[in-house]
Amino acid sequence: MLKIENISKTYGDKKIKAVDNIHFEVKPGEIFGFVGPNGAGKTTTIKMIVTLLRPDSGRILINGVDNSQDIMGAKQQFSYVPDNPELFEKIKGIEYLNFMADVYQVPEADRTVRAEKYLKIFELDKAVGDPISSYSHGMKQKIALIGALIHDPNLFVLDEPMVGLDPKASFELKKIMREQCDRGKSVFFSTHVLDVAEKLCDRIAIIKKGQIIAIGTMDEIREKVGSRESLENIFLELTEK
Ligand SMILES: Nc1ncnc2c1ncn2[C@@H]1O[C@H](COP(=O)(O)OP(=O)(O)OP(=O)(O)O)[C@@H](O)[C@H]1O
Repeated sequence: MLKIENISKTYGDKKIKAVDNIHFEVKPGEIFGFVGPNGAGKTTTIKMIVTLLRPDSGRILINGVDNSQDIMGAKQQFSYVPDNPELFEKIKGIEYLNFMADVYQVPEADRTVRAEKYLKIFELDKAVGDPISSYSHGMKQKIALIGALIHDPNLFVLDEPMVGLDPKASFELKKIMREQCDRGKSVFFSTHVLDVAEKLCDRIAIIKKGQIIAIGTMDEIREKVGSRESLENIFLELTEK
């Protein structure tokens, strides 16, 4: 579903690579967690996946589509929710959802079913007629998530999705992530909440200073480092070396 092939990225004339020759794959039906210390290269990688940044080298395939050769084709395959979504504040929630559905040419019946389902799950059904400027931070995040789900993407890319969500919304989002994957879709997300990553993800990659230092299922990572510890302990051990 997502193939990252030896990508690197250096910003401006900085000598240090923000992302340094990483390669990995996210398979269909997989929830893949991307963890690493501050400044490790998570957001840079995500921005390259969602075509907001171009890698200096390497390539990214999304459901077989090279995202630098066919940007529009690649964009049809995924949805992206950044850690701090910037939305059109003046429009209403429902207008935003219709806008997103129009962009992805989602048929009327499908958009209605999906919008109703997710608005109910995230308890936004009463506020959807209000302008986004009146929403709290968490409500804005929820409407961005619903907007991202409206075209039923094959790949759901999320940067720090749990931040700002209340416990119920966070629980519902995790359920949605699993549901998507049960239908053969994939989820790729970054997080600092290692407990969530350990419980939720099928596979995890740990990135440090732009390089992947561990990857696999929790069992594979534990085997590689020769430890029975939690992801948190393994993470601290690997990243503080
Ligand atoms: N626009 C930019 N210009 C210059 N350097 C940048 C830019 N964005 C990121 N960097 C640098 O690239 C490196 C990776 O940053 P990135 O934002 O990808 O890390 P991250 O893993 O997402 O961190 P965090 O957990 O703090 O969000 C850091 O050294 C950072 O200073």
